[in-house]
Amino acid sequence: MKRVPTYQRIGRETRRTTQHQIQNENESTGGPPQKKRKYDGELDLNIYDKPSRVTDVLCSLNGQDVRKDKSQQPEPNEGWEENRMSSDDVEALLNTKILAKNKFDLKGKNEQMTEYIKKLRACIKHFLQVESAYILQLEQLRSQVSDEKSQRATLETVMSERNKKLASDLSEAQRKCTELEESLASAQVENQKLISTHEKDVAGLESSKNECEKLTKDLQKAKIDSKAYEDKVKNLQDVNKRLSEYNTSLQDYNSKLQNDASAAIQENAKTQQEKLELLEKLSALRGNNASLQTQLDSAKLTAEEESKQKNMLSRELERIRVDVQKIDEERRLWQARINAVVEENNRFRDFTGKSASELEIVTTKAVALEENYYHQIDQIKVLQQQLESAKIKTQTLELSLEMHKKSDTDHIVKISELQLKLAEAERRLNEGELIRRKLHNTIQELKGNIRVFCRVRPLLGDEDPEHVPAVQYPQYGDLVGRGVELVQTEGQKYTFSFDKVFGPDMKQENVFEEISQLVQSALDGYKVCIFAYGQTGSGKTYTMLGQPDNESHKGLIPRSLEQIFKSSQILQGQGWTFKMQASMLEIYNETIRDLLSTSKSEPPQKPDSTPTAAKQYAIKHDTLGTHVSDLTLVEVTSWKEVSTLLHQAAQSRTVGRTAMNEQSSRSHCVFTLRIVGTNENTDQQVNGVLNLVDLAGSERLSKSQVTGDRLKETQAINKSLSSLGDVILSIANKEQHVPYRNSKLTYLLQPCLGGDSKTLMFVNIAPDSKSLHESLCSLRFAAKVNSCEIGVPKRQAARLSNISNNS
Ligand SMILES: Nc1ncnc2c1ncn2[C@@H]1O[C@H](COP(=O)(O)OP(=O)(O)OP(=O)(O)O)[C@@H](O)[C@H]1O
Repeated sequence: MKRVPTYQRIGRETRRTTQHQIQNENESTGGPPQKKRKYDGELDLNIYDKPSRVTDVLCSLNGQDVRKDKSQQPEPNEGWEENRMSSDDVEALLNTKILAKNKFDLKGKNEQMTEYIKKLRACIKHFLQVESAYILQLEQLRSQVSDEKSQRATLETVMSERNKKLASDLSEAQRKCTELEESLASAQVENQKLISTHEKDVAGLESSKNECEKLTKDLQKAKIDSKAYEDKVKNLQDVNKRLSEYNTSLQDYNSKLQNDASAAIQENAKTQQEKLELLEKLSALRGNNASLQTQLDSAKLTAEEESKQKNMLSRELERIRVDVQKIDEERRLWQARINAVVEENNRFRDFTGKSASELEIVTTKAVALEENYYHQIDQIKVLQQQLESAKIKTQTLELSLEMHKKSDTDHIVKISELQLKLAEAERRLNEGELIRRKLHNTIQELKGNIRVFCRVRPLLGDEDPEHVPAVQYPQYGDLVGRGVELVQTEGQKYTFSFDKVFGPDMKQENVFEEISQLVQSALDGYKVCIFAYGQTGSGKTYTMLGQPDNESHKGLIPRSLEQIFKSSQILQGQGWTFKMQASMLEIYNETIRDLLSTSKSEPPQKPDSTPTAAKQYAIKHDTLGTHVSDLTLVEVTSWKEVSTLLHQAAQSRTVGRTAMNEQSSRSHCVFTLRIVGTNENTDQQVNGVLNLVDLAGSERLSKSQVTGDRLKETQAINKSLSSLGDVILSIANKEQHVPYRNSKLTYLLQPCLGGDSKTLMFVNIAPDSKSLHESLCSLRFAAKVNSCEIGVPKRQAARLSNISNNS
């Protein structure tokens, strides 16, 4: 079946319906169709209100000339809206009668019919245009409807949200309302009470009036008293004036003291200079002394030699003397014999009884004896001469020995004099150093600065000695012992000065000597904080902890605790008793871990573990110090107990290996000792705290070559250290807001960084030029820390009686 286009169908149906209607109407009314009747299929729009082209056509059909000028009429496809047809027009067109002059005027009829058909076609075309316009409108309306629907949906969601909000507001308002009702009820009760009080007050007022009269009299008296008081006030004002004058004089005195302090510093510098000179003199004297000593030694040797010779000569002399005595005796014997022979000879001569030959023999014998005698006399003479010369030699030797002995004693006297002078100079120097240190400490305490010590570690075994000369130390002037210089390969030099600089040869015990006074003040009731900062592998853990069981390598923590326990025992003799509690925690990846916890629910953290997996510790600050909730506090009474705790903590601490350090601390470690000291004799109580902090090492990611978990760890370390930097910068710049809460580390250390504690920072440096960049960053940071002014250190001390009364 052939489909008919919609508009054609509509046209036909319209026509059919219209004809059918007309028919019906004709049938029902029996007359011609009503001109105003509305066409069934048409939309009730006002498009029919204006005269249309069809109207014109119809008018012309009916012989009316509506539009004389045909050119004014619109084209068939244009302006149809302006030429809308009303239903009356259509009906008129449909009811048009073909009028013929007569029955046989077919031509005329035909012409009229042709005209009529043309008009009908124009009419149909017009309606087709209307229809397409309607379809267009319908499409527009549909899109409008869908737009409206989407708008409505959004509106509905907005409305539902508003409804929800309104509902919550309503419930809030209802809650407030109930609260208000409750407060109203309580206010009413209060009101009742007030009314009853008011009644009582009225009664009281009566009595007050009476009282008032009495008081008026008292007032008179009081006025008189007041006058007396005014006089007193005047007196007090005078006293006050005098006190303020006294205060100004005290201020003057203070500034004088400050001047004295600076003079003392200058004096100290002079003393240092003197010390240098004395040391130079001393070394010269020592050289002199050494040459004198060698001279003395050689003189002693010569003297010894000479005394040996003297002894030998004395022995020789003795022997010669014995020989001479022997010879003398022999000589006397021979003399006696000769005398006897001569007597016999004389007797013989007298008696001539002997023969001539016998006489001859006796005479030769006598001659030989005589020769022998003379020979021996000659020998004795030679020996006596020898003895004489030996005696002279001995005397000269004794003389020279005496001289040497004299010069020796002179030298000994000179040396002992010099040694005395040296000891005196050293004593003065030590005294000067002590005064300098005391003054420096006082100035620092008055300034409220964070003190900074710099420590440069020695070159390690695996480090290239060619990279050494990155760090140098000033040899002359003010900065000796306080300055450090970083030298770049291009020769550029960066000089920094701190409160103290320790070179690589400085031993652990020498470093501790410098901080022992600071540690001691924790026992006096001060908050003390010592922390170590520096790049990874620069010696922070070595400085803070070292090897606790090795006498020469143990660090500041073991040494401080040993001193605290020793001093507390000494103070017991003065009536003090101390209670000490130790705690130790680490901050790893922004999570606090209790290092002394014995529970198994404290496993070492991994960088990717969520903080909820670990126990949550909250940090709180109050007047008594910093508290970390649920942290294990262990009461300790001896160094041995603390040593056990340190071992336990070392087992739990998070360490790892990086490219820069074999045993790198991957967390910030905080050891805290709380000290409560009481002295019943002096009615005193002190509360001291000692915080010893080993920070995790800063490192450049590119240099440390870490990945994965270690990378996250390093990022967390660097982030918290940069928060520390921000805090230091804000304090140094005296900014209103200091971002302590940006990291756990800075929030925990808040009282030490911006409070009233005595704070000391160690900046640790590696000596090789490969670490120069890191060392420069660390030293710059340390210089900033050194310039930070925190509060003046405050001693936490109170009267015991007040505390027990309050409790
Ligand atoms: N003054 C020193 N004398 C001798 N050895 C030292 C000294 N300082 C550091 N060392 C050695 O250097 C190495 C690195 O030191 P340490 O572990 O203390 O560095 P660190 O700054 O704590 O590193 P990290 O931040 O990675 O934990 C260790 O082997 C340590 O014994």
